[in-house]
Amino acid sequence: METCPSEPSDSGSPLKTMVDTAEAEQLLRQGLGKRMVRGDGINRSTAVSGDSDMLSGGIHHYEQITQSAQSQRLKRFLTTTVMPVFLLAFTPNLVVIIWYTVIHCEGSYLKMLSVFSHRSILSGLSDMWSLMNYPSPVVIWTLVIYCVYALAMMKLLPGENVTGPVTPKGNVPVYKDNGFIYFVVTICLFWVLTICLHPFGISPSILYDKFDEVIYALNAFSLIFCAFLYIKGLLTPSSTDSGSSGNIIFDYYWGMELYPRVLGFDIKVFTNCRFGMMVWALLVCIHSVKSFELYGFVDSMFVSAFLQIMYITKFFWWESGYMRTIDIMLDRAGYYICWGCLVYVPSLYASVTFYLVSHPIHLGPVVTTIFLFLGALNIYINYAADVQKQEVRGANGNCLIWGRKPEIIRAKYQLENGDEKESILLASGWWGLSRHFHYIPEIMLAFFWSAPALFDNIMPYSYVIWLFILLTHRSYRDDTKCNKKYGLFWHQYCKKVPHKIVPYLF
Ligand SMILES: NC(=O)C1=CN([C@@H]2O[C@H](COP(=O)(O)OP(=O)(O)OC[C@H]3O[C@@H](n4cnc5c(N)ncnc54)[C@H](OP(=O)(O)O)[C@@H]3O)[C@@H](O)[C@H]2O)C=CC1
Ligand SMILES: CC(C)CCC[C@@H](C)[C@H]1CC[C@H]2C3=CC=C4C[C@@H](O)CC[C@]4(C)[C@H]3CC[C@]12C
Repeated sequence: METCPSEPSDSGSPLKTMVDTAEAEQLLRQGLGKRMVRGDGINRSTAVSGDSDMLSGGIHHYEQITQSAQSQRLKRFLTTTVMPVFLLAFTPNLVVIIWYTVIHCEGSYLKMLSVFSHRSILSGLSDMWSLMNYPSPVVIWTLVIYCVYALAMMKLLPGENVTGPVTPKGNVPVYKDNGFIYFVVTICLFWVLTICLHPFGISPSILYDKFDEVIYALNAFSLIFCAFLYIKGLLTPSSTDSGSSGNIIFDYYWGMELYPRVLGFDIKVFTNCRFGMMVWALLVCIHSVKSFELYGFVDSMFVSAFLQIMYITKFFWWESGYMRTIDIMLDRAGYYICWGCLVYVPSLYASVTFYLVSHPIHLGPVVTTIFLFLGALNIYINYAADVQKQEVRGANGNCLIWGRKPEIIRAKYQLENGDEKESILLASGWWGLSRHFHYIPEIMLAFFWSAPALFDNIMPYSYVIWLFILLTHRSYRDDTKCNKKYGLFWHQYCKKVPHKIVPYLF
């Protein structure tokens, strides 16, 4: 699940909040003392009993405050240490579990769980790991060559310079907007190479067969890479949007820098877009090739792959918009985002077509058409909502939303350095239905590319289930973030649009 223990969001590190708790406790003690002294002086002439009432009331109040400070400290400990430790220990195993379920348990989580029936969780997991092969040179070289290619293309491909949103420290990151062209070039190159190498018996489907090695290599690389990012953030941060929380575990998990750059390469553009999203698309193509090699054309694979590629194409088309989302504005470059995009996205996000390779299902033309239509419709709605927000802001509110003048709130907010800024909150169109209406089509579109696997197993719905949890949690996170940022203006928006995701319900 997505976690933001400290909501370091606008203020930066969780340290501030941890210190705040202690400071608040001290201030409250002082404040209480003052009130008691004042109470002494003021009430003496009016009510003698008032003093003792105040004293006992004060002590009671003080106990309550101490208790709440303690529970806050406990909560902070859970979210900044226990949760990260759990995720660091569990998530590398999770991707192995996914692989093991598909390859060794016919895609059944029930069969997979039987591994743990007569032994401890640790020995069950170690059995799964023992089935994984160490990365062979072909896998290592493929990954290295892909990374070098992706980095080179980041520099070489043309693209306008676009700016990200102003960061809490007042920095304005600049990105080269060449994601879409990179996506098109890479997909074309993939198919050209696949066709040209076919006569020599070389197929990209080798990466399906050796996916255990891929996971191994990605896990190992990412863990080291995140350590590198931690040290880099400590010694040579790229911008003032960085800092330590004082808790090394949390810093490793959450990251030190908002947008680190190494040799001029933006790390998040690389991990999230050029690696995570692109490798997801390539894996879908690889799974389709493998399925074709095994059975020829399979309509369920076609529906799932087509919808996923359509969704990823949309992502790259809108990449500069993505650079204005929570992942970029709020989440630092640590294990959560970097391991997530380097390992979790390739393993979980591409898991439906991974499953379909060993479960060829014939849907027939009617079901195929319905799934394709509904999936594409939801991709369109999700995209339309993302773009609507961007357009209103781009046009400074001078545009039409669903044929009408948009309802907007001009929300003022302050940067950490005290500078005042203004932003537009759209309260009509998709953004007038609920505050995150676009999460509904996001979940639905994922459902329609998973449903071709039909309903024999839960496994192909792992991504939909994950998305449901992630987006529900994200709707809270975003509310907290916007509340902190816009204060009363956000309240005004919430009054107009009272529901988080589902209109009239939630
Ligand atoms: N497949 C996946 O794993 C996931 C996919 N997604 C998808 O990514 C896309 C981006 O989602 P997400 O990152 O959650 O961000 P959102 O698109 O929900 O954007 C949130 C930000 O938009 C601004 N905002 C909020 N309300 C309004 C409004 N009414 N008018 C104008 N601006 C507003 C705020 O930023 P500001 O500070 O600029 O005001 C807020 O922080 C979506 O399509 C989502 O479905 C998201 C998460 C996971
Ligand atoms: C530590 C892990 C268990 C959690 C890792 C989570 C991340 C991999 C994901 C968290 C948010 C995800 C994304 C947000 C928005 C996106 C836009 C969408 O159009 C495409 C997908 C994505 C980039 C998506 C990718 C995975 C996350 C970063």
